[in-house]
Amino acid sequence: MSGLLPVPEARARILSGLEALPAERVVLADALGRTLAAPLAALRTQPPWDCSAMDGYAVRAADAASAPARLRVVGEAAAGRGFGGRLGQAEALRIFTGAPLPSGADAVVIQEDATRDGDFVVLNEAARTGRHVRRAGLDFSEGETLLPAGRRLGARDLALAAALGHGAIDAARRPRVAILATGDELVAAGELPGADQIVASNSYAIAGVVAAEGGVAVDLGIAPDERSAILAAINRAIDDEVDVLVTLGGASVGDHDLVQPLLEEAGVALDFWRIAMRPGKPMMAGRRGGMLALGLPGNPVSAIVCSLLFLAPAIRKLSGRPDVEPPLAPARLGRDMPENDQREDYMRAALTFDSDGIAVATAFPRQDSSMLRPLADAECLLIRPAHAPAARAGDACSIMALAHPL
Ligand SMILES: Nc1nc2c(c(=O)[nH]1)N[C@H]1C(S)=C(S)[C@@H](COP(=O)(O)OP(=O)(O)OC[C@H]3O[C@@H](n4cnc5c(N)ncnc54)[C@H](O)[C@@H]3O)O[C@H]1N2
Ligand code: MOO
Repeated sequence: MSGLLPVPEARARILSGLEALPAERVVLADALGRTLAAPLAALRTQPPWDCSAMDGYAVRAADAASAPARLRVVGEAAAGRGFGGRLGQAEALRIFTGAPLPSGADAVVIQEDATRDGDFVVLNEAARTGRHVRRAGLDFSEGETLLPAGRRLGARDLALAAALGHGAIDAARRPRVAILATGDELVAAGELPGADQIVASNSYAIAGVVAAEGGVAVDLGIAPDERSAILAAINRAIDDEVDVLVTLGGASVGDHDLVQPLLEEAGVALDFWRIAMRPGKPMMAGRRGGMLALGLPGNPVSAIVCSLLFLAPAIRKLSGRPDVEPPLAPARLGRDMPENDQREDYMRAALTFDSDGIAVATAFPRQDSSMLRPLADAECLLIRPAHAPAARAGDACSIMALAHPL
C-alpha cells in the first residue's frame, strides 16, 4: 500500500466491488429521485383516441372545403364526455379541447372561426383534414418503453410514469450511508466548543451529498480519538448493515490517527490508502462483506471533495445508475497556472462565461484544505492533472460544476 494511487484508479477500485442494490416497490408519490430498477413501458396509448386540440366544431373536412359552410350541429363532446355517435354528411359537433373526435370527423374548426346560428354553425374558415386533431398515440403507444432502467426519476419523469399507467415503480433500495466523525477536538454544531475544540462540520456536507444522490444518511455522531469509542461506532455501522461507512478524520499518519487500524480490527479488508490528489491524499477504502468503508481525511475541503469524487459515484452505482463517473465539463483557465506536482489538484474556483458563452474557471488564490468559506463560494472545482505543465489564461481545462444542492 505504498505510493499514491491515481484518482481514476482509486475510483475504479471502489466501484468494481459494488453492484445495484435489490429493487423495492415505490409508489409514484415517493419516487422523486429514485432510480428505476426496470424499464418502464406504456401500459396504455396516449392519447387513447383521436381528440380535439381546440375548442370549436368537429367536422368532416370535405363538408367545409371552402368557406363559408353551413353545417347542422348534432351534439356536443367535452373532455371526459364523448359524443358516442357518428358524424354524417353536412353535420358538425360542438367539441372542446381534449374531447374524443366523433367517428366520421377528421378536422376541427376553432370557435373563433365559426358563428353559431341555433342548430346550425357557419364556418368562416375552410376546414383542413387533420387540422386541430391530435391522433391516437401522438405521445406514446401501449408497449413502448419510455423510461430505461437506471433512470433517476425527476419531476417530469413522474408525470410521464403516471401517464404511462403506473401507480408504483420498482426502484433500487436507497443506499444507506453511515457517517462517523472522529476527533477529541470536535463538538456538535450548535454546542459551545471548549478550549482547544472546534465544531464538527464535515458530517453535514457528507449527509448532504448522500441525500443529493438519493441515499439515506445515518449519523453515527462524533467519536473521540479513543480506540474503544471509534471501534464501537464502526461496529454499530456493521450491525446496522449499512451499505457504506464513511469515517471522517484520523486518516493520516499522526499519533492520534486511529481509523485505519480500527477499521481493520473490525474486519474491514483495506484496499488502498492514499491517493494522488489534493486535497484528499490520505483517503482510504476497503470492504467488509457487503459494506464499503471510506476513510475520508478530516480537513473539511478534503473530506467534501473526496465525497464528491468517490462517495457520490459509489451511491450512484449502488442505485443502479449508469452515470456513475463525476460529471466533468470543459472550460478555459481564467488565469495563468503554475506546473503541478504528482497530485491531481481539485481547486476551488469561480465560474464565469466569456462573450462567446465559453465557461471560464478562475482558481481562488487560497486553496487551504481547511477553509470552508472558499469552498462554499466556489462555483466549480478546477481540475489540474498530475504533472500538468504551466498553463496560460485561456488554455483548456476541465471542471466539475458545484451547483445546488452541492
Ligand atoms: N506528517 C503528515 N501530516 C499530515 C499529512 C501527511 O501526509 N503527513 N497529511 C495531511 C493531509 S493532506 C490531510 S488531508 C490531513 C488529514 O488528516 P486526518 O484525516 O488524520 O484528519 P485529522 O487530523 O483528524 O483532522 C485534520 C483537520 O481537520 C479537522 N477535522 C477533523 N474532522 C473534522 C470534522 N468532522 N469537521 C470539521 N473539521 C474536522 C481537524 O480538527 C483538523 O484540523 O492530515 C495532514 N497531516
Ligand atoms: O490532502 Mo490534504 O487533503 O491536502 O489537506
